[in-house]
Amino acid sequence: MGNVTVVLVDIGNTRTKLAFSDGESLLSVTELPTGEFDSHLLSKPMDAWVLSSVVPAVGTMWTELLSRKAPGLTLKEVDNFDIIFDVRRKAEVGEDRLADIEGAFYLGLKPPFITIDFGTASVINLVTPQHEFVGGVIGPGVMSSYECLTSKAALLKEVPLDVPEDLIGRDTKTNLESGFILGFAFWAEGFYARLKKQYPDLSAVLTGGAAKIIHQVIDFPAQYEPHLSLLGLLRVLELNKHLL
Ligand SMILES: Nc1ncnc2c1ncn2[C@@H]1O[C@H](COP(=O)(O)OP(=O)(O)O)[C@@H](O)[C@H]1O
Ligand SMILES: CC(C)(COP(=O)(O)O)[C@@H](O)C(=O)NCCC(=O)O
Ligand SMILES: [K+]
Repeated sequence: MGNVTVVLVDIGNTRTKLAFSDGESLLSVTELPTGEFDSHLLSKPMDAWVLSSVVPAVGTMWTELLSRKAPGLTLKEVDNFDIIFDVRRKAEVGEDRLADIEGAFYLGLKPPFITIDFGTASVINLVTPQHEFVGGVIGPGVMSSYECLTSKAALLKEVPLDVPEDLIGRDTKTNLESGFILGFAFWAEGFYARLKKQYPDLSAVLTGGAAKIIHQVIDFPAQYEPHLSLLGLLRVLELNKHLL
């Protein structure tokens, strides 16, 4: 596009990711807790925006604010994707999942591939060699389940988790690191291994808040891209410019 300012917003259940872009790449990225808003964020002039949200009330608030500034697209209303939908109920699919998939196309991944997002939930999307999005996996989020456990177990305190040095923990902290960091890596490895039998050329990309740690211990070839969903919104813009 060149010489334009595009604002990209991905509203997840925990964090809202916001980027300024020239329509081709990300120029700056900020994050804030979902539900919070800082009017300074949208004080700069913009030419267009693209928004995905899995928190309807917050999505509506941002859409109203952004609409006052420039024309834009929400993932709900766009019609061009790199995928053919082969899911039972397209309207049910979280917009952030579509953003992740389009992010993989932005990066140049060739189907078959999976995207793995360790956000509030742990989510896998599968795109087949025929470019069909057939669905995926929604499971417990790394930190969501960790917070749940530490709130239910009297002796477990919520300590920060690091990459464990060993498979088997030797104290409470390292036991928890095995369970949550390695455990979720094994979760991803299990799905990857089974899908790879069906799709020998399968590739994978990891994203989401907890992927920053988990990607370090994953034992299959997977790219790590912290801004996958925002890159996906750029790809969505590219495919749907005619709607602006
Ligand atoms: N800097 C961080 N350190 C540790 N955990 C983080 C950090 N940032 C995010 N997380 C964890 O990652 C999750 C949020 O990741 P994110 O991918 O933004 O989720 P969502 O898209 O669902 O809002 C939360 O569970 C949070 O605890
Ligand atoms: C699965 C999700 C909760 C993931 O949300 P996130 O962890 O990114 O906040 C979200 O994509 C969602 O609410 N999806 C709707 C159900 C579906 O995708 O089938
Ligand atoms: K997300």
